[in-house]
Amino acid sequence: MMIKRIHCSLVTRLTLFGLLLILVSAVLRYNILIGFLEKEQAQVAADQQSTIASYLAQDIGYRVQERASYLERLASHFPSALLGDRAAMRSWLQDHQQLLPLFAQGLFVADGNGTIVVDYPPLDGRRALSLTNYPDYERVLQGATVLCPPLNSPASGKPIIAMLTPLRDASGRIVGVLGGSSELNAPGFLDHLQQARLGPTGSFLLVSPQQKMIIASSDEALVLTQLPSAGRDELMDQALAGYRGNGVGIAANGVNEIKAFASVPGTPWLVAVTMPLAAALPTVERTRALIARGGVIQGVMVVLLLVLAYLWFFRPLRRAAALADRMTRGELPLSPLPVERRDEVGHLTMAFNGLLSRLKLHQAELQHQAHHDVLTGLPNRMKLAERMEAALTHACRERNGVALLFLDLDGFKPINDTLGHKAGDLVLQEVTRRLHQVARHGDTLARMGGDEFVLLVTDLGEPYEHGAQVLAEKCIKAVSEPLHLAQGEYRLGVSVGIAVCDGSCDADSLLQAADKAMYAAKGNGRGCYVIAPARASGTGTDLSAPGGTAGTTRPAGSAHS
Ligand SMILES: Nc1nc2c(ncn2[C@@H]2O[C@H](COP(=O)(O)OP(=O)(O)OP(=O)(O)O)[C@@H](O)[C@H]2O)c(=O)[nH]1
Repeated sequence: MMIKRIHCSLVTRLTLFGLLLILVSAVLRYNILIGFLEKEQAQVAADQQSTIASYLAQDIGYRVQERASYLERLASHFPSALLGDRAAMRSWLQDHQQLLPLFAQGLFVADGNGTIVVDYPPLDGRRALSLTNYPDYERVLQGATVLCPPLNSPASGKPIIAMLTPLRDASGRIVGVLGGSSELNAPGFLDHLQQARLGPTGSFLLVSPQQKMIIASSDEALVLTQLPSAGRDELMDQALAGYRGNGVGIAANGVNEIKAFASVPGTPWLVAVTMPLAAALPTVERTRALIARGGVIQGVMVVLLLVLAYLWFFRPLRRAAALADRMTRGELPLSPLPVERRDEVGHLTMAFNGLLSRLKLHQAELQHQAHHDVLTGLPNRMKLAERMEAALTHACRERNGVALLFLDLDGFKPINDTLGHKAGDLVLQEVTRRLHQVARHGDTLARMGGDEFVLLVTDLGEPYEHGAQVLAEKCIKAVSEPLHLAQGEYRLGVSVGIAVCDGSCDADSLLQAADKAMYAAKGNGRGCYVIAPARASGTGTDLSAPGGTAGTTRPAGSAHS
């Protein structure tokens, strides 16, 4: 019962409705706001990454260019006379290396055949190496300064990069090669790239598009490794094909990343700055949590507010319902419900009260119809029974008498049959009016059905028969007065049976006695009254006992029309 009540309750429905509203609005807000924030923040992060990539590329370009220029300047100052003298060349290299150690692994000189003949600082395995294996060696012989592809040093085994520039004699003929090599992570070269961090998960890559190789990276493990094969990292593929800028794409490891690319000036390289999308959007994550938290708080608030609103707004309704329940159970009499406020609930209560008053009116009408005759409006047999009980009780208490006059019209049927039922009805109403005039205040005139009436007379003094006789005579006289109907003048009579009692008889016996006496009056020639022979003196006295053919019989004026 309780569960059903909660299930059907307005507050349950309102609460569920409120929660649904919050849920829908939270989902909408979540999608719209998060979508917007993701887009905006990703763009901001991508732009920032582009700036960083561009700065790094410029910086790396500058460092490479600085070394290339230095190497070219050295080459231009190299005394060609030293070429045959290895000790002098080493001394020359030492002086310049110590003066400006831009190449961390030192400087070296190769002869016209491309074989390294001297280096400083001396490195095991470097001398006697042939440069002719380098892909761009031919370009050096044509006069270009070349940035060699990075490789693991055959001498030290560390990732290095070398630069080569031609050495010329006084006539400008290329007679050798001056080179410098540096470890990639040497201080002042690309060490800053390897040490830099972009958040806990971001990374920097220096990429050689030709070799599809990572030259340097903030993740040391990636240095000199190959890029993922084509098709596994769409953005990187685009960058290798020449795209510079930024974007969001799925990396080879399946993570959605923001990537920004910038070309390193003076080199074929490019710098890539990458960061997982989720890590780049901390505000979005916080906003997600905020919306979820806000939704929960809103939900709790709405439930509380709805419960409070229910308690406050519907309190009069609950009171009214409780009162109506008690009225229905019969614990309270039917009465208007209190109207506490002029709101919708008040309106509903007023409407209920209006309905209630109409119901009571209708009930009263039904009650009246159940106890009264429709044609004459007189009390019917049922109502007479009630009045008789009351009259007998009253007579008992007041020690006075009650008389019952049973009246049956004489000659009504011919009028009814000849003039019609409608005229008969008018006659019955006229007879009612006349008998009413005869009856005293407090007496009850009832219609028993057909042309039978009963007059219940109370508060009779001794001898009771006397008062009843007087009334019977008045009734006979009143009924016998001419009836002026549309069809002409007619006359009726009435036969009256009288039964009296001191209040100790029962109502049925009194009625039966009067009825019997009325038949006696009919037998006596109609238009007269007969008093029932026995007079009640105790409960259950049979007033219609044998021997009562006729008590007192008196013709009362003309009885026939
Ligand atoms: N118009 C009309 N007639 C009714 C009504 N109720 C009964 N009657 C008629 O009243 C008549 C009563 O018949 P009786 O009592 O024999 O009439 P009567 O001519 O007075 O005869 P006695 O009583 O023997 O003197 C019948 O014809 C019924 O049809 C009514 O409500 N309206």
